[in-house]
Amino acid sequence: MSVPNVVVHRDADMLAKAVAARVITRLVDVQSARGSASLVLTGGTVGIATLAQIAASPARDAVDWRRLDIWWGDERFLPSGDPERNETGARKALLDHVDLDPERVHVMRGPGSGMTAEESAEAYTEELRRAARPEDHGPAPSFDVLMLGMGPDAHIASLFPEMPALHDTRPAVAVHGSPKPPPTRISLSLPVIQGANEVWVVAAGQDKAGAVRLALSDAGPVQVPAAGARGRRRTLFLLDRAAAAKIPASLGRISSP
Ligand SMILES: O=C(O)[C@H](O)[C@@H](O)[C@H](O)[C@H](O)COP(=O)(O)O
Repeated sequence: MSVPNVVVHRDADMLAKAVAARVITRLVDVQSARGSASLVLTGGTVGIATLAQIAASPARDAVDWRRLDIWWGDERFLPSGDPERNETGARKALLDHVDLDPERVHVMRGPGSGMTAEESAEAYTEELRRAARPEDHGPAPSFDVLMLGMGPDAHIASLFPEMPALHDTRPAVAVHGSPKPPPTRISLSLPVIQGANEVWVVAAGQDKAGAVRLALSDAGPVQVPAAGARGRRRTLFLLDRAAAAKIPASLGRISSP
């Protein structure tokens, strides 16, 4: 797993703009080399703000949206169209504004599908297995970019400290009793997150500063899930100054445009 690099931007708005530019550039590079690309979305305020900035970018359509696979790191187990679903936020911010291939938008099903949360997680696991290529060496694609928001408790996706899902090795898991509402969710598991080529943790605000410090330490991922947010080839912590305020100077590896 790759050692995290930290990039700090002046505030949450500039962070979202900079991450949007980074997503576009990375997807264009991958598509030019391989023809298609895969992007894992996150919920949360910064995650959705980043999608809105991608939609607003003059460079947006440099991405070949028809040859992009969209996945989610987690989803709230709510009916399709519910405003609290990460999918709803993503569609409003970006997906409804670009020409995606609907077959390549991989949604985590909600209760309206007739599935329980466990069945929805199993269905997503199967979808991940079907998409995995031999070179991925695992039960899920090695996503080109996997974006993660992070909570003040250092949760990532819907993997919360000390909860059973952190010990689950199935590719997608059902989460019950989430401390962040709503209580029932679907989440990628840590092994699938760590199987991504690049993992980008995007966080803003002083309430995240303590979690960022722990996430960049040698803490264990059961107590500090964000400490397990590491990609195969690259790990980025993309922060605003407030979220970076408690990073020890000894850490180095910090660029601050
Ligand atoms: O479903 C969710 O809520 C997200 O996937 C979750 O992991 C989120 O990214 C973090 O809680 C950060 O959220 P904020 O950026 O809003 O603090």
